[in-house]
Amino acid sequence: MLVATLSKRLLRVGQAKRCGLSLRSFSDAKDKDLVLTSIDGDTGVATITMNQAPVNSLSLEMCQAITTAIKEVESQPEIQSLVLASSLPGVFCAGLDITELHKPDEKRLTDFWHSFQQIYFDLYGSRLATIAAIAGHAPAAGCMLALSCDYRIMVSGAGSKKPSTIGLNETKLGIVAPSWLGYQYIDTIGQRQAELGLSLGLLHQPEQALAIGLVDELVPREEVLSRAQAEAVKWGKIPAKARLASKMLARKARLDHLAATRKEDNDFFRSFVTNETAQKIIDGYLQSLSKKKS
Ligand SMILES: CCCCC/C=C\C/C=C\C/C=C/C(=O)SCCNC(=O)CCNC(=O)[C@H](O)C(C)(C)COP(=O)(O)OP(=O)(O)OC[C@H]1O[C@@H](n2cnc3c(N)ncnc32)[C@H](O)[C@@H]1OP(=O)(O)O
Repeated sequence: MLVATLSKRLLRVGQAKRCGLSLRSFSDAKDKDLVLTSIDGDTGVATITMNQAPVNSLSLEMCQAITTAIKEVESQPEIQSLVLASSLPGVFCAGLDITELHKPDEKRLTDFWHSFQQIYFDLYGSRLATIAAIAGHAPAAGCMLALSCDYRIMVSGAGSKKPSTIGLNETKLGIVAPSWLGYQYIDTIGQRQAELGLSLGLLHQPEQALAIGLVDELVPREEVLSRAQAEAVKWGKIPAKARLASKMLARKARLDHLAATRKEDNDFFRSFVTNETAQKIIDGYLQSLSKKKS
């Protein structure tokens, strides 16, 4: 049972209510669940675990499931902090589901990008303290999920033959990150490192990610989740209004900008992806991913 392994004392709806935590929708550990949400009854920390094998790529449904889970947790006034984690060994999130971009239906593509933007609003702008438990690869939009949290704990690369990586690798694929994602990067790691990272499409190993401030801590694999949950307890104890106002000092202008330009951003994305050249890139990239396997 996946959920049972997530924390010491996890609550189902009835139990949560008895403890004053009225989470309406609590996901049971069924393989079909794209995300699993749990609340530790001792600490009040919520954990949203991405659970879309093989790589937690962000399909339309996955984006919507993440947003729904965040909203469910946020609707519980007793809960102050949230951990974002993955159930998959070795992958936090592989970024956008590239099959969504391949020969797309325009309506679905529009909904898809809208749902990805929505995660930015819901996670980057969350009233909750948010901690990313990055126990695996986090390229591109996977990195965006981590950047949208308040604190990032990553699995250490020490002693690993194939360390996990994190970063915005879009240029390596011949594409450009949207400006709001680029600014998240600049705001987190500074202009120079972001310029280098974005221009070269760098995916950083954990020690390098720590050195440039892309993540805040490295811990051994088996400690990532428990350390993130402990950090969430700490953040949850900060007076909530003051913590949120401080977060918004840094983030509100960015959020407002995307809110004001959301449709243009979506139009641009759609016209970019449906362009013949982009379709060739996407086709080639999908093939390279499956060739890698064979
Ligand atoms: C490419 C053009 C995009 C155009 C978009 C335009 C504008 C938007 C710009 C920016 C916003 C963000 C963009 C993105 O997020 S693009 C996605 C970037 N992600 C990646 O480049 C990661 C690709 N994946 C990997 O590198 C590896 O899979 C991994 C995450 C390191 C894990 O490696 P592992 O060895 O564990 O797994 P496999 O490689 O064997 O993969 C297993 C299985 O999953 C499929 N897969 C992997 N990643 C994706 C994905 N992002 N989308 C869909 N499917 C994916 C892979 O093909 C395998 O499938 P199979 O059927 O062969 O088992």
